[in-house]
Amino acid sequence: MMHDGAVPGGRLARAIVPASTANLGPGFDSLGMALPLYSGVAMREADATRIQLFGDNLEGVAQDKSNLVYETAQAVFRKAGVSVPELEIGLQSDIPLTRGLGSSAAAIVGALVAANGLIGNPLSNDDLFQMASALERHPDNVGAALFGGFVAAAWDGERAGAVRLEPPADLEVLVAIPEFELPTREARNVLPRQVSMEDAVFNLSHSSLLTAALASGRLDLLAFAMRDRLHQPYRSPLVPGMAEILRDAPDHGALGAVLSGAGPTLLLLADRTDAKHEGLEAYVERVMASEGVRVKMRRLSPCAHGAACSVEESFHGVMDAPLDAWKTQLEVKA
Ligand SMILES: Nc1ncnc2c1ncn2[C@@H]1O[C@H](COP(=O)(O)OP(=O)(O)O)[C@@H](O)[C@H]1O
Ligand SMILES: N[C@@H](CCOP(=O)(O)O)C(=O)O
Repeated sequence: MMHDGAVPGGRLARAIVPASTANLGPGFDSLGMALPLYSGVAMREADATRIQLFGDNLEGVAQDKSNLVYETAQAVFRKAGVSVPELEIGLQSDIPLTRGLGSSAAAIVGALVAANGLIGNPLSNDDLFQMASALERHPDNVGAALFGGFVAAAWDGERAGAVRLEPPADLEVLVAIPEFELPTREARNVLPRQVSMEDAVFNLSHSSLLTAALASGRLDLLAFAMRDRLHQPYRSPLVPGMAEILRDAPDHGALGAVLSGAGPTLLLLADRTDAKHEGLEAYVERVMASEGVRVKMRRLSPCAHGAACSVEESFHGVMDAPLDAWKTQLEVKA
């Protein structure tokens, strides 16, 4: 553990963090699930700050000290009482930005675990989760990114709590990622300031049922339990085709269909042992195409593990080792 601000020259910390889908319908700002697309953060002390972006997914991300990863790393150093003002940072990502797949949560969590690793891990996982929740301001994505699996979480503005659960083994996850971006801030701005008691009760009962159904493998309850009245009705006009797909996907073999996080990605759950959902991808593409929206479809499994970090004591190479090489090194299985 280091408390005097000294960081050994040449030490490199590398973190790899899964994508996440938040809300799962009714669990607004509280349920999240990790998905096997990854964001990578490499970091070492430097004479002057330099932020490098690798790959095609990070276009437009800031390369000065306003960068989310740089700012988050500084928050770790402040909390740990050390000073590391200048950093060389290398970033890469499989997670498309501003699509509702938790890219900002992965960047925050990656910065937290890498910065903590760089200074010898003085902060606990819970410290990192508290910081991540306060920075992202909702704990669903950051909980899943940090702990993996399926996470039920709450944040009251000061303290966050989370429980990680194993997702059902037969759960298949289909994501339909539209080509257009929808920043989370914009998708939160369309939400009402107040909701009725009836809608609040609807959501908390469905969210509780969904959590219990996922925890106990009751896939038959998902279509019923994944209904929501707090955010999807208001966000639906922002995503052409969403209302139709959420309504009709169960007729095409989905166990449930929801907006992923704040959108615009749609998330469809299916039972991999049941052939009924074979036509689901084609159905979703057809509806989106009829609205003039191109989507990239990905068939995934829930990701059981959360963020992983490695520290090399005397690193002299370049920082752009391909993400796949990090995955192998950190024994992260896609
Ligand atoms: N690897 C990264 N490094 C720095 N900033 C990032 C990174 N990934 C995402 N971000 C920031 O997060 C923003 C996207 O956040 P947000 O609108 O919440 O969408 P998402 O659903 O992808 O999390 C990006 O525009 C960028 O500013
Ligand atoms: N609960 C948040 C989740 C935002 O997730 P993101 O992946 O879209 O950033 C919300 O619904 O606003």
